[in-house]
Formats: sequence, structure tokens, C-alpha cells
Amino acid sequence: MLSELTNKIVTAVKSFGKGKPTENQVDTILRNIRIALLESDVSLTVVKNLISSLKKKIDNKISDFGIVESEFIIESLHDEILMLLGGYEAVKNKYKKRKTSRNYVEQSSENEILEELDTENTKKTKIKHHPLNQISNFNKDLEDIVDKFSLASSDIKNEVEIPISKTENGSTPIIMMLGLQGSGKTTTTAKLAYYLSKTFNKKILVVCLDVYRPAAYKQLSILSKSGGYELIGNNDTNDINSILQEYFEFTEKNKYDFIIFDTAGRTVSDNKMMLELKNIYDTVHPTECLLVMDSLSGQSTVGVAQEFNSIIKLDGFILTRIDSDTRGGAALSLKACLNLPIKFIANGEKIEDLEIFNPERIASVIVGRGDIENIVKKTKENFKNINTEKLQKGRTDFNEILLQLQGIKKMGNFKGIASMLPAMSGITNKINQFDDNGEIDRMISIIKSMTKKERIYPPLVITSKTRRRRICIGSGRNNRDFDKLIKFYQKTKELISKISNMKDKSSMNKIINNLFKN
Ligand SMILES: Nc1nc2c(ncn2[C@@H]2O[C@H](COP(=O)(O)OP(=O)(O)OP(=O)(O)O)[C@@H](O)[C@H]2O)c(=O)[nH]1
Repeated sequence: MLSELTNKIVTAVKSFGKGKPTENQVDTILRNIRIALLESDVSLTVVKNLISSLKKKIDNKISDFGIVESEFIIESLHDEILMLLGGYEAVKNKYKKRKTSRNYVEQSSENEILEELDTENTKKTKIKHHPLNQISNFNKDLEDIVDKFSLASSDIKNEVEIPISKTENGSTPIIMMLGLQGSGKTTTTAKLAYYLSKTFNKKILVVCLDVYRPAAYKQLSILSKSGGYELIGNNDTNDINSILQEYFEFTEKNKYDFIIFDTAGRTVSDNKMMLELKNIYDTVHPTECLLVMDSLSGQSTVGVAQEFNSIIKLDGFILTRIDSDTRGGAALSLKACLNLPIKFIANGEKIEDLEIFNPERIASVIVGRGDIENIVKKTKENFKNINTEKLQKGRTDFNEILLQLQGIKKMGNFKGIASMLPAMSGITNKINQFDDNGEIDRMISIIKSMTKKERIYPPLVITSKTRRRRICIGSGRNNRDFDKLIKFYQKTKELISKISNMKDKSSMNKIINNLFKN
């Protein structure tokens, strides 16, 4: 997601290394950011405004302090992008939190992540191959990860609100999906219904008014089997009025939390089709008209959105195919040009590939800080069995170690994680190597050969040679493998007790909850 733009932005700012670029170098950095944005198909007006605002901030900094740090440039760019995407409140809150706006970069905890980016790329750490060192390094890296998460996760919201307006009289909100042919309306209608149903436990009715493409009804009907929504429509008619009549009769007797209308794809120049859309609008009175746009269309989405908005009052956008979009031109241009929010993004072909648009997450990805939220989400899924109460008390045993090792395996081969959080690429390579060598499987098999008592009370196996011999024979492993597991256990215990001894208990609990609790 947005990898091309991210690479160009990171290269533009990092081309002069860390530290303090000269004024000439700042000009080059700004020029390179401008080129990166234009090449990513961001609207020219948007780019001009962004660069001018960024330049103003940098000039103010130089006139106050005589210098500007590259971290300041990244931080300011992040804020500008965040505001472009609709995250004005988030930027305002950040300044409020940091109390002083002038020195905010010096206080910026996330700068460490950026520094890490530099070091990861320049120092080329040699991995020591001795297995015990590997385990120590692994645990040292885990500490780094915990540090980074503790900085980053404090900003992650646990409460998610559905970005659909409530009706004034408390009636069921009606969402109307519209857009060009093939932009992804039907797939997205099913995804949205599924998302609202599965994530928020809402009762959903979908009405298929895409009567010109028989496959649309069939598609919605097949997808409705995954659960999540009821469907009204008819494969055998292209009479919209008869479907609407059925809808009114049906909703007289049945109540829903949300109703979603899928409409046929159309261009604004097709008067007949636009008149039909206007009639649907006037008949069903939607609470939200969401224009479904293909993010691969870049800034040309702006013109299309303006045309639709001149005929049907839009309330926001859903961007599809974000999974294939490496440039982000549509996301960065739409909100700024129309002053309407992007409400959801679709990032794949599967029914669960839809999420609420989160400007902070996208801004963070664009400036190279990675997709921390996604990692936290993945971590939560894969480590959901971890006993958080024990963690909070700083305790662990072999049962917990087993769950952690199984969680690490489930995280996949970590290449995906490296792409979500570039600063972690060095770490994930090490974990990959650790996994490739079969270390994790060997440790798992040793733990599985322990008795219940031994798993709960690790000193039993650490001190007893007979138990060690029996476990090694039972698991088919040798003394060396056994030592590696013990070392891993001891290091993990140290790390966990370090987390639980954090002075700020509330932030420690928040990290643990953010990472491991569903
Ligand atoms: N990779 C990817 N493919 C998507 C996404 N959303 C939709 N698609 C695919 O895009 C194609 C078109 O999607 P539809 O939902 O049929 O598009 P539509 O706008 O309803 O089409 P019309 O009714 O003809 O206007 C399908 O093959 C979808 O699987 C997405 O977020 N990512």
C-alpha cells in the first residue's frame, strides 16, 4: 500500500542523512518531495499548497533557531499530509498534548523510529550465528519492539466509531452507493454490510438496484451467504420501481440498523442514468451518499467526484483497490479538493477487506513510519491466547512461552511485518532466520514433552538433570536445544518483568492491552 510514494518521500528527506541539512539542501528536499507527490498523481493545487505550508514552517524554524533538522521536516510533512487526509483534529490534539508547539520535534518520541530507519540502512548489522547469541539478540530486539510499541500504541484508539451520520429522528440510516462502472460498488456494498454486521453486530439490509448487470444481484446473493445481511432485489427485472415497492413493503414489517443501496455504475454524462439516480435519491432519501472510487484512478477521481457532487449531494467517499495503489494520488487529492471525508477503504477482493479510513495510519505509512496499527491488529489476532494478567504481574511459564512461540509462527514469515513497519525490517530478518533454522519448532516440541507441573513451574526442569534427560528423549532433541529453550525462557522472563516494572503502570497496561487483548 502506497509503497512507491513512501519510498520517494523517505529517499527525498533521507538523501542528506540524519541531522541538519543546509538551506540549499532543504530546497532540494522540498523539490524532491514536490516531485514525489506529483509523480504519485496528487493534484497540482494540493501539492503547491502543501509545499508552501511546509516551507513556511521550515523557514520559521530556521529564522528562530538558525537550523532545521531533517526530523522536523518529516514531522511537519506528516502533519501536513494528515491534515490533507482529514486528520486536522489529530494534529491539533498532538500539539495540545505536547503543550509547546515550537519544540515539538525535539519531544517527538517517534523520531527514534526514524533514526532507527537510518541506522538499519547504514550500519548493516552482522547477525552473530551462535545460537545463544541469536536468542539474546532476539530478546534484545523484542525489547526494542516493546519500546517502539509503547511510544506508538499510546495514540491508538480502542474505541472505533462507525463513520455514518445518525438520522435526526432516530430512523434507520440509509446508505446509497454510487459511482462509475467497475469502481467496486457491488463488492464494496457486500463488504460494508459484512463489516457493520460482524464488527458492530448490526442488522443490515442490502437492496440491489443494479438492474443492468444481472451478475450484481447474483454476486450480492452469493456474498450474503457469508452472513451479515439480508438482500432485496430481483434478477429477472430491470424495473427499479418494483424493487423499491418491495423494499418499502418489506421494511414496513422488518427493522434494520442500516440499509445499503447498491446502484448501477454510470457516468455523469449519461443523462438518462443520472436522472434515474436522482429519482432513487428522491425516493429513498439516503442519510449518506457514498461515492465509490477506484484509488488507482489517482487525481482524476477529483473531477469525477465534482461532477457527481454537482448532481447528487455527496457525503463522502469509499476508496477501493487501495491494496494495489502504490501512489496514493486519489486519497491525497479528494478530501482537499472537495472537503468531503474518505469514510472507508477497501483493500482486497475478499469480503472482509474493508476498513474505516484512518488518516493517521495513512500519513504514518506515507512518511515511512510504517503501519503500526496493522501490526498491533495482527499481533492481537495471533497472540490472543496470551494471559495478559500474568504479563501485567511480570510472570511467565512454559505454557505462556509455548503460546508466544506459536504466535510468532502464526505471524507468518515476517516479511509482511517488515513492509508494515520499515523500522523493523532488521529485526524481522533476524526472526525469519531464527524461524528458518527450525529453532521455534524445536522449542515447541521440547515444551510439549514436559508434564503439566513442569510447564507451570519452570525451575523444576531447569534444576533437574533427570527431568531434562527425560524431556530430551521424549522430544527427540539434544542438550543444546534444551539450553536454547531455557535461555529463551530466562530472557523472556527478564523482558516481561521489565515491562511490568515500568513506572507508568497505566501506559504499561495500555501497551499490553493494545497488543494482546481483543
Ligand atoms: N484488488 C481489489 N479488487 C477489488 C476491490 N474492490 C473491488 N474489486 C474488484 O473489482 C472488480 C469490480 O468490482 P464490482 O464490485 O463488480 O464493481 P461495480 O462497481 O459494482 O461494477 P458495475 O456494477 O459494473 O458498475 C471485481 O473483480 C472486484 O473483485 C479492492 O478493494 N481490491
